[in-house]
Amino acid sequence: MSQEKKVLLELKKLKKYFPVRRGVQIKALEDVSFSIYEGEKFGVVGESGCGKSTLGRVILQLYPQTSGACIYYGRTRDEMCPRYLAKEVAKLPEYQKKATEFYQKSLEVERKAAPLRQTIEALSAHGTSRETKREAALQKRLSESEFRAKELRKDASRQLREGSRTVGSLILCKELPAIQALFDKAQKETAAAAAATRKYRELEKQFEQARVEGTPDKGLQEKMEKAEREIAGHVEASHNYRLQAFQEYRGRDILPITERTQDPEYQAKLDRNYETGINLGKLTRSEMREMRREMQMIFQDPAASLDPRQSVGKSIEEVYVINTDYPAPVRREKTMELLERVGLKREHYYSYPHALSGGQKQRVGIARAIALDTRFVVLDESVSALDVSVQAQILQLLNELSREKHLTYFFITHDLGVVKHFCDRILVMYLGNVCELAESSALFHKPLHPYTESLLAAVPRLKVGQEHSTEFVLEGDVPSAMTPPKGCPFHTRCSKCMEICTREKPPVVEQEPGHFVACHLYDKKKEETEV
Ligand SMILES: Nc1ncnc2c1ncn2[C@@H]1O[C@H](COP(=O)(O)OP(=O)(O)OP(=O)(O)O)[C@@H](O)[C@H]1O
Repeated sequence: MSQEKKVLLELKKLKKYFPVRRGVQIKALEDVSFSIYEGEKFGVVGESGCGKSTLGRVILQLYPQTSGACIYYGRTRDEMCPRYLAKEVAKLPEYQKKATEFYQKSLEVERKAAPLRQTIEALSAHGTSRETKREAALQKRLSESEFRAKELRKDASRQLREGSRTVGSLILCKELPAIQALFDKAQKETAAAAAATRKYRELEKQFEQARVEGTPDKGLQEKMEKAEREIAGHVEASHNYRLQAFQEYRGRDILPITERTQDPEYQAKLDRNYETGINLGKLTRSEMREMRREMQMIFQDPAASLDPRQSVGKSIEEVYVINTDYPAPVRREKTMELLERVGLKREHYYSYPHALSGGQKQRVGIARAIALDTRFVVLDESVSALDVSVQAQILQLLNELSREKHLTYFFITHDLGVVKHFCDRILVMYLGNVCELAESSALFHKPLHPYTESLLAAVPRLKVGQEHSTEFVLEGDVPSAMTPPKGCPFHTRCSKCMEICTREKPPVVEQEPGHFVACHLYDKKKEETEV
């Protein structure tokens, strides 16, 4: 099911370290990689401190990531005009040049090491004790050279990989200036699309004003449609310039930058690196502010996110004040409509937060989050503090809104009972790492990771409509995120711990279609089936 869906967000080796003091860091996220599909309800569970909230905040760029990438596909590069892209296009020759230099250096290191190898061979033929000693010393030098050559090649690959994010395998082409010129043209079209979008927003503002005043203007609607066509035209032109670059230059005049560059498989790999989405971590502050129209957050404690001195209406309207230049009557009417949409009354516009129940406050939080062109919402323990019956109503509202507006939810919770019924897929995290990721039914019926098994075992039987909490409590302490265990992060508490788990961190493997797990139990199985 998931494979056919469109990816909305792709996290690539996302790391987040919080510096505590000199030389000490909290490793809140470690190489977290997975994709979120458009329109899905994606749940995240794990014990307190495993990095759930940090992950939500890093995705929204409320915390800067330490490394890795978070790619958003809600808009494409052809639609947006992020500043980093022009810079990256300008940097392409530098990536190519540096990759060439690193590779040439690695060859030189190898050339210099060649006589060492011959001497070692000659010495090992004699085999006297003095010569064995010399041989060992030379062997050490040879290993050092080999290591250095390998590192230089990795550096060369890294440069090409960076370049490929912008132009795929075209980073290997001799005709880089012509390719850059086409990408610059594409960029100009995207800038024109952005200007047309501003024009569209201005018209939209006038249109909303007329609508609120009860004098809908047909002429304005036509102008808006025209502006929409203009935007689409520029986006298509931008796309076509990039397409032209690939059609004309892909696989043509490939430079022998490294030993792999002529290999079609390597070229295909570079093409796969090409990012059609937006790299959120590279956006400027104002670009990210613009993205917030689409990416929002709802917190656990709605009271804390509402100003007690501000009326409910004003606190929702604030979203329009900050993000739009709608005139006051338009802002007010849109707020009224939103209040109704989230199950409140128009009269609530004048209420103050203290006069609302927990569920009503959370409805205000939801109204704020969907006020703009929202597509992605992080819900951080957003229903955890509510009574079970109120929780069910809020979840129902979220369900309705997700269908109506095609929203994607990133649902963080302690409560397995809630994710089981509400979410399509669930990610289990442990100490900043991905443990397991699967569709909800698969995760509950056939958990693969011993940690997931313990989580499920620690929960009372899950029944629909249950009145008790389904939060889990697990035996033993979670290790410190400042000094996480070597090998598998869960090995210190795992009943199935093997020797390898204390040494090596297990990779995330797709054990069954769509069911991912990071555990050596499955690594081993894979090896066995391969033999
Ligand atoms: N702003 C911060 N500064 C320093 N450390 C932080 C910060 N925010 C989180 N951490 C640390 O990062 C780790 C992950 O915390 P995070 O709040 O993301 O976990 P969580 O799974 O959401 O926990 P909870 O369920 O209790 O909210 C923890 O060790 C936490 O102490």
